[in-house]
This record gives sequence, C-alpha cells and structure tokens, in this order.
Amino acid sequence: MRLSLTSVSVRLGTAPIVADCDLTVGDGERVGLVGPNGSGKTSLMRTIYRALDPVAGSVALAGDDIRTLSQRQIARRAALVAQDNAPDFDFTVEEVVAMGRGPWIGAFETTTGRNNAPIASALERVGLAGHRTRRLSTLSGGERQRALVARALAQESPLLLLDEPTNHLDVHTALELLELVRDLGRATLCVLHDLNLAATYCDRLYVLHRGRIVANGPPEEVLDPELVQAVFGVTCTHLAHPITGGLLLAFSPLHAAPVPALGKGSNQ
Ligand SMILES: Nc1ncnc2c1ncn2[C@@H]1O[C@H](COP(=O)(O)OP(=O)(O)OP(=O)(O)O)[C@@H](O)[C@H]1O
Repeated sequence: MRLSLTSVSVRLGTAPIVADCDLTVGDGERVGLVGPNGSGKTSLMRTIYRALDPVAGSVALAGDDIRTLSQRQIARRAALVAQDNAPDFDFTVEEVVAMGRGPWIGAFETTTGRNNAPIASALERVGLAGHRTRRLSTLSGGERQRALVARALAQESPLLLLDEPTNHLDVHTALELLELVRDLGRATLCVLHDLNLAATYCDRLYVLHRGRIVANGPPEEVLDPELVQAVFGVTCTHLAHPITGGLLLAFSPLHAAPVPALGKGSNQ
C-alpha cells in the first residue's frame, strides 16, 4: 500500500474540518477525491505531506507513519502538484524541474551529473524538452501545469498527489494531462471537481461531504444519482458515452423542468 490514512481528523483553529477519514491508495492505483467546495479535500490532502497535522488518526506512506519520517523522506515517497505550488521566482522550466531532485541531492551536490537523466526524461515525458530554457512566466497555463508535473516526475516518488490539476485548463489540455498521468502508471491521489473526468480517469473514488467520507468505490457505483444529488445538490442522470461507452454523467439543477421531447406538444 502506497498511502493509507486511518481515522484522520483535522481542525483549523477551533473548526472541525475533516472527521474520521479512512483512505488508501494501492500500488499503481489512481484514486480520485471528489466533493463540493469546502468539503475538506485540500485539507485532507495537506495531511499527507505534513503541511497539516491531524488532531487524530494517522497517515502512512509505504507502511511508515509520516510522523516518523523527515520532510525529505516524505518527498522521496510522495510528489505534489497543487494549484499554488509554482515557485515564486521566475525560473526556467529546466530549473523548476530540477527542483524535483531536491530530496535526492546531497549537501554538496549540484543538480548536474546523476540528476540530469531524470530531469531530461521528465521534460521529455511532458513534451517540454524544447521549452527547457523558457521562463515559467512565458508559458501558457497548460504548459506551466505540465512543467509542475515534470517537476513531480523528476522527484521519482512512487506516489503522486494532484490537487485540482486541471483547474484553468481547457478541455483538450485537461484530457491530455490526465492521459499523461494515466500512462505513468504511478499510484495517484487526485482531487478533481469534474465528476466526468473523475469517472473516466480514476479506478476508485472517495466522496467527501462536510468533512466526512460518505462513499468509496468504483466511479459507476460511487457516483450513484441519489448520492450525487444528496452531496452536490444537483439532479444526475447516468448515460453511456457515445464514443467510449464509458459512464457519462448529465447534471441539471434540482427541479429543472425537462425539455419536451421533439414532436410532443409542438405543432411540427
Ligand atoms: N485557516 C482556516 N481556519 C478555519 N477554517 C478554514 C481555514 N482554512 C480553510 N478553512 C475551511 O475549511 C473548509 C475546508 O476547506 P478545504 O480547502 O479543505 O476544502 P476543499 O474541499 O478543498 O474546497 P475547494 O473545493 O473549494 O477547494 C472550508 O470550509 C474552509 O473555509
């Protein structure tokens, strides 16, 4: 098991944010974490790399409680791609990706030598080899997100943590990024807002609602219309995707009037 959270509870100030959450990610498994805004997804994610300490419960990475691991050891086991974790300074793409080697570099070592190969391979993998000397600020949103994924790849950790990796990406770039993640075959925990993307790219989903996990399992079971309505407050219909045959969810506001079928009630 790459990741296991047991009875994790989080408080921020005096407010209970997450309560009694159990979650696992197995080797090579892609697991999605979904839930409405403010349900606690990011807070739960932050406990995994010790940006937040739970008030109860434990987090284990590859079998070891993270309280027994240094930040460097955690970073060797889990790499994060979050919305706000681009570096503050305007580094080049290659410099940003080289930062992924941080957990592996000795005190007097530079990012040259044995670190070159993982950096080059990560750049190649995300299709940014030709952009290595470009400054991050000159990239499009999608390219920048791929540079951050490359940094996580260069980190060579067996677990990837992705917090809303497709935010601000157009549909093409979002699909491309999730295809890339799927092809990597690494254990992945991914926060996603788009339930159709979650259903398509995740093996298993957890639904977080008001800080509690209320469902866990394969997307087609977890995204049951009744549960989606109860958690997200929308009507949900299961359809078959006309091209892939996979699950396609159609949403409408509660109490939306159905459009009359063509030919019925019309004069044509
Ligand atoms: N420092 C804080 N003190 C008190 N409450 C906080 C603090 N930071 C966040 N919260 C609250 O914790 C709750 C969970 O936030 P979190 O960001 O984990 O949710 P989320 O599911 O990731 O939301 P979103 O989908 O909108 O990104 C929210 O209600 C938020 O207002």
